[in-house]
Amino acid sequence: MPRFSAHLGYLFTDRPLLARIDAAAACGFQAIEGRFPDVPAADFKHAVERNNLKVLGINTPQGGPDDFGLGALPGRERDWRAIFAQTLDYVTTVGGLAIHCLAGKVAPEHRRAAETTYVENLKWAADQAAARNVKLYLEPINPRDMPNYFLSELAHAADIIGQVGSDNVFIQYDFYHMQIVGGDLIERFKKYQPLIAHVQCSQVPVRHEPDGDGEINYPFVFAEIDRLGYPHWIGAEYKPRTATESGLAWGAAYGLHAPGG
Ligand SMILES: O=C(O)[C@@H](O)C(=O)CO
Ligand SMILES: [Mg+2]
Repeated sequence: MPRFSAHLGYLFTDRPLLARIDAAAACGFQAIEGRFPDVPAADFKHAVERNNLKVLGINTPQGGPDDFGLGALPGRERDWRAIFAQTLDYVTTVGGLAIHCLAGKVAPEHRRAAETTYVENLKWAADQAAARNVKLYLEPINPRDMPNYFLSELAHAADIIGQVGSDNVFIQYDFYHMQIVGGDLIERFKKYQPLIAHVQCSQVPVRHEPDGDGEINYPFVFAEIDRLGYPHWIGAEYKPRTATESGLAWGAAYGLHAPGG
């Protein structure tokens, strides 16, 4: 049976972060994930515990306003280590499972250097994280939404993981990005399944609820990955059409509902 986690960077965004945690639990989510939190870790942990939720992945901070992560940025290695250490401390304090290592945006002429930087940064980070029982996730992000983002291809993510050579680095397979960059969602999922430790969902072309209004047949996708033995969570990472609570019909079969429903 598919299990869903609420991505707090996308859902319940009409309220502050700690109230989003309460709202996710009230709607039947049993886990949360998201961007680097803007609240102290102790407060986050308290909100999670009072709601009996699991914490899955948290992103490394984005860096400066023009960055989308620092993981692959040549010359920013010290900054990367600092934000990674900060994220690892936060994740371990709140009992989280993983860190999504944002790669950052890289101009075409710097991609070769960026590859080396990303691999070396991840080698260092994978050791740090493994020592504290935290996994690392890499997520290919489509270049239509995020031009110049270093990691947009699934095969590239798998290749980077091979170069890092750690058994603590995995793919975060977001069906939204995967549909835009290549489609063939289930065959590619099967091919890379041993490396996939988390998936995320939203509709295409508009990134809204994973319901019937779009290119992806989610009831089929959810049933199929379940049939294939995918044992991990599915992150609900979409932009609700209106209030998050009034758009949960897609999740009724999986225990999601409006508060009190
Ligand atoms: O799909 C996405 O954009 C994300 O999963 C993410 O973590 C970047 O914020
Ligand atoms: Mg995603």
